[in-house]
Amino acid sequence: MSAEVIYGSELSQQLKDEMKNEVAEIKKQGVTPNLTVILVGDDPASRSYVRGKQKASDYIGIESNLIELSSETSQNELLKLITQLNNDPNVHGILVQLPLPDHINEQSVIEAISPDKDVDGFHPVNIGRMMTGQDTFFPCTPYGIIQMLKSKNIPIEGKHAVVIGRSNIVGKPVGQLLLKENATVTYCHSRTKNMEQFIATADILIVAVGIPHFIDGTHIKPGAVVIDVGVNRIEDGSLTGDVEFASAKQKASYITPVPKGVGPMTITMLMGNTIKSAKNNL
Ligand SMILES: Nc1nc(=O)c2c([nH]1)NC[C@@H]1CN(c3ccc(C(=O)N[C@@H](CCC(=O)O)C(=O)O)cc3)C=[N+]21
Repeated sequence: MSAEVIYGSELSQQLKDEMKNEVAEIKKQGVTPNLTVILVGDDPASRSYVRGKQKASDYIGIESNLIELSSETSQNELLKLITQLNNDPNVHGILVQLPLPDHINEQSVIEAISPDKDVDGFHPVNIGRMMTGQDTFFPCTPYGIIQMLKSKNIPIEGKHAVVIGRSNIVGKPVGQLLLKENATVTYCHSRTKNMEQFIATADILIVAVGIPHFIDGTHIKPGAVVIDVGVNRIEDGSLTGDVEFASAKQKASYITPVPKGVGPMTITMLMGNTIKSAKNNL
């Protein structure tokens, strides 16, 4: 068997074209969706992701502001800026690019952003809303993964979804969204014993550990759907996933590539959340 590849880049393009029309309509009603991104320091990877977000915003017609701060910025200065943006009616989405320098407490920063402008979906209030089945901003990567599955009409209900990784931004929330879609969810992580036994029973396997080629095709259940969330920059400068693509593709029914897989969907869902926030202001 050789899996069908799910290109997040293609689905993203479709969704962005729909969003472009939606934004034009919103503008007619007098509101210009605005996403303000704060970048602290000059990490090249962060800079490249931020550029991707600006490019998507420009395409769709979302106004994007980039606020660049030096790596020496104090936590208090950053919190003050967030308060200003919370109170600015023209700003619909606030994104503080992670990771932050060590002297800044990420959780304090995340909690300072108004839940109504938290287009990343990282604020505990929004996570709580998601977990209790309310409508809210869903975290972009997990939400993008669900959209990718739905775009191929891949059944989720009653399936065994195995999530490898338990980060607050990907692993934990993607499990919640899969549960919402009525999957049976198992979380695996660095302390899991006999991980192979879980991989072997996964109908849907989500790999979000940040280790190049952490999984290969060996234990993957024939016909499984494999979603690779890894964005690992390797020595030669190229991007590679957490899954060894060639061998996994031989076992899976569907598989996502890196690049052009989950990454572009993350940005597209961020655009969707920004539009949603702007609509709340109509
Ligand atoms: N507050 C915050 N929100 C985030 O959503 C956030 C963040 N901080 N910090 C960093 C991570 C990482 N992230 C990616 C988004 C898009 C691609 C993406 O589009 N990747 C392309 C390739 C891009 C390239 O070649 O560099 C792809 O996979 O095809 C990757 C990674 C968002 N993040």
